[in-house]
Amino acid sequence: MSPKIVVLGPPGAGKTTVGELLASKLGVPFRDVDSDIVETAGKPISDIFTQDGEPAFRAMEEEAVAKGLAEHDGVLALGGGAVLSATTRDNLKGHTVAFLNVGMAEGVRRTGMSSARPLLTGVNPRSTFKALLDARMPLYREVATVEVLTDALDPEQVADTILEFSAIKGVE
Ligand SMILES: Nc1ncnc2c1ncn2[C@@H]1O[C@H](COP(=O)(O)OP(=O)(O)OP(=O)(O)O)[C@@H](O)[C@H]1O
Ligand SMILES: O=C(O)C1=C[C@@H](O)[C@@H](O)[C@H](O)C1
Ligand SMILES: [Mg+2]
Repeated sequence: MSPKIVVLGPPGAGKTTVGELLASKLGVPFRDVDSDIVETAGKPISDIFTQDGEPAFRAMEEEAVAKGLAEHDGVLALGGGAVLSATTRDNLKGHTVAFLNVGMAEGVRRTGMSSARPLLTGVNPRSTFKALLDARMPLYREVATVEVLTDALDPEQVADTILEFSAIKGVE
């Protein structure tokens, strides 16, 4: 058992929105690793960051991604920072992985200043987002089998582009 498509990218790239669309187009279930972590921890991600710290969150995330890759056979969305783990990058080898890219201006616009995104709540979300993009871009590209720049596309167009380039078939 293995996901048909793994979706990843920075916050606001549209992983949840496009992931759900892809799943419905393919007729398969959608699973979001961020939601799995919240369920396992029994508290929101922002609380995990403030109460347990980012390293504890990353350890939970690594485990949750491995579990999702092993158990789920639909569309699996990863958290924005999941690729920071070398183990996760290794685990992604052989999978169809869609990197949803988004530029700084559009990414900041989409994410707003929600406290649900603990890494983007600092004094300057624009420079934080830019630093995060710069640091992670090579990691997203290392694992991606298809990359879509989403800035000027609606979620439907992003999903169709991924399907077109990945030659993935729905459930027969
Ligand atoms: N291609 C798009 N065009 C315009 N708006 C979009 C697009 N994709 C997503 N959005 C909007 O951007 C916001 C963030 O989308 P979404 O929650 O799917 O991103 P995400 O990558 O899952 O973020 P996170 O990393 O925080 O989970 C939502 O309001 C969504 O409707
Ligand atoms: O970009 C990140 O590092 C994160 C993105 C979210 O999906 C969550 O996984 C968490 O808020 C961390
Ligand atoms: Mg999401």
